[in-house]
Amino acid sequence: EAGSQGGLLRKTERDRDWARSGLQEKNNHILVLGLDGAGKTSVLYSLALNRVQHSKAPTQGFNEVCISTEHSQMEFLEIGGSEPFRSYWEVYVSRGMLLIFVVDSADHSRLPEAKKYLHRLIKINPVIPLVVFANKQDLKAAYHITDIHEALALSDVGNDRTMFLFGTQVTENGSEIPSTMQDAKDLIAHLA
Ligand SMILES: Nc1nc2c(ncn2[C@@H]2O[C@H](COP(=O)(O)OP(=O)(O)OP(=O)(O)O)[C@@H](O)[C@H]2O)c(=O)[nH]1
Ligand SMILES: [Mg+2]
Repeated sequence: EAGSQGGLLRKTERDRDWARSGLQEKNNHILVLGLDGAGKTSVLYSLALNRVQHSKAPTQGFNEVCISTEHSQMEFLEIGGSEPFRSYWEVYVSRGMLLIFVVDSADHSRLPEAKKYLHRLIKINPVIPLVVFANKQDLKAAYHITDIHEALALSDVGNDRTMFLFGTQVTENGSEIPSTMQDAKDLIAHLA
């Protein structure tokens, strides 16, 4: 199966020294953004390992993850979703090659806030392809992806932009990732 040899090659979290790290100059990143607690790190680790892997702590700054598949090597850059880190989103979105935006599908009250940030981001970069993960689909309260599509006003994202929406879930540690997440990974490898 393609990609099953993929692994987590590198992970770095930075806060104060980010400016010196060279991260800033790169323009080949697959950006992983979204509000705190949406599940960005958990999804990213699970995609890297092809096994469910929950994050153990909120991302304090940047989290760079390299995922290799048979055919490609992808560099993902998550930026923490807590308030102090959101100002960096805009800096990085202007030169990212792909934007993965993760939302907590069960966190109804914060969907308007997520929508606001998403639309701000795509306005800054009018061409960046967008992949939305409607995460936490395992929770009873989770909105179905059609409701997430509506709540995030994804029909306004633009006719010329490539846009995909996936329902994702990070459940029992160690279990196999659901097929939609494998599909999403294949698609990302194709787009990147
Ligand atoms: N039930 C459920 N819990 C999830 C899912 N994805 C993540 N979580 C949990 O949600 C919490 C936040 O997950 P993280 O992956 O740390 O979220 P994040 O978006 O990286 O958050 P920041 O780094 O703070 O921006 C953790 O307790 C995860 O275990 C999911 O699909 N379902
Ligand atoms: Mg995180």
